[in-house]
Amino acid sequence: MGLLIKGQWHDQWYDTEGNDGAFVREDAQLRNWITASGEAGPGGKAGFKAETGRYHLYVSYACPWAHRTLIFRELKKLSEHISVSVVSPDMFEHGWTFDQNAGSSGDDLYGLQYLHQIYTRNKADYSGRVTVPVLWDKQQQCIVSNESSEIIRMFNSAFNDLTGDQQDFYPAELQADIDAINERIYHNVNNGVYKAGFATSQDKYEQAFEQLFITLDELEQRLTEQRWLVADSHGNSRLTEADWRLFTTLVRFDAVYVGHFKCNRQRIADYPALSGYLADLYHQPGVADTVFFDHIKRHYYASHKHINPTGIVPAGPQLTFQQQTGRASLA
Ligand SMILES: N[C@@H](CCC(=O)N[C@@H](CS)C(=O)NCC(=O)O)C(=O)O
Repeated sequence: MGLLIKGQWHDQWYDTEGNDGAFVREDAQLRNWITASGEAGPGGKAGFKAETGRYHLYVSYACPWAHRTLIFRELKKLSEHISVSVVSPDMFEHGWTFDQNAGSSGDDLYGLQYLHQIYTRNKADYSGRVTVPVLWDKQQQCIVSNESSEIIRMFNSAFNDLTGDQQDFYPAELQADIDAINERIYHNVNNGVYKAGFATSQDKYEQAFEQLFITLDELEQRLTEQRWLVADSHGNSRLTEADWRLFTTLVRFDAVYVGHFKCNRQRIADYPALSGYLADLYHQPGVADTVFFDHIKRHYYASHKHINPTGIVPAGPQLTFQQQTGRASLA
């Protein structure tokens, strides 16, 4: 685990000491947008037109942020249009690697050893963390974006003319509600589990833990009444990006965050509505094929040696949502 400073790799863990023991996630720096016409999107430069075969996604199967982009690639029928390379679940002194003996698919574009070499190929003197996902433009040989929340928005609409898929997970009339719930879930749940797990002081851990379970309790209540997080003006809930963003944390929760990140007040399996909701999302067409528990468990338990010094990966737990059915009876 480390970062680039002026293009040089440094093996260095997160600096929580500068923040009284709190984990503070860095903002993603590379924020261009693919658009249908190639005009600039909400941020960054113009020149990234949606085209078949032009873009490549670098992901980790372990990572919840990268997982969002894999789900949208699947749901929006982009598999034929956007290729993928998968890093190894192990993240040690070189950060994410393309070691095929350790579970990576290899770097299909350049045969590189490390993901940080993709970042320096984009900008030789790059400074910052080297994170997945990365969306790469094969034509201009540069990074389009390393921000998952924006990559899923691009996937949601930019390629519609090429794929013919018109599903909309961020419909105009629901955007304000989606943005509001995303914000709460991002801070308290998606990033909340990391704030609990990476805290190096008791009080920062407890603050994150408390906010996490307050929010999960609220979500449990909401999902007792409706099938998906956001409802339209007629009271019918709609499956949106907010659900997919929550899903990638929920699916890892009982296997990893309960034990490894000490988020152990209760499991998702102990919440009736949240566990039914998790099963519902897991069984949407194509989604189960994006979930790889071997990579998920191995990455967290083996790579974070300061949390789990032996690197032993637990054999359990048995997860029930894979057998459970959904909740189609709810509006
Ligand atoms: N804002 C980014 C965050 C991505 C992120 O933090 N990914 C983690 C993996 S779960 C990573 O690559 N971490 C490596 C590091 O921080 O050095 C996004 O949502 O795309």
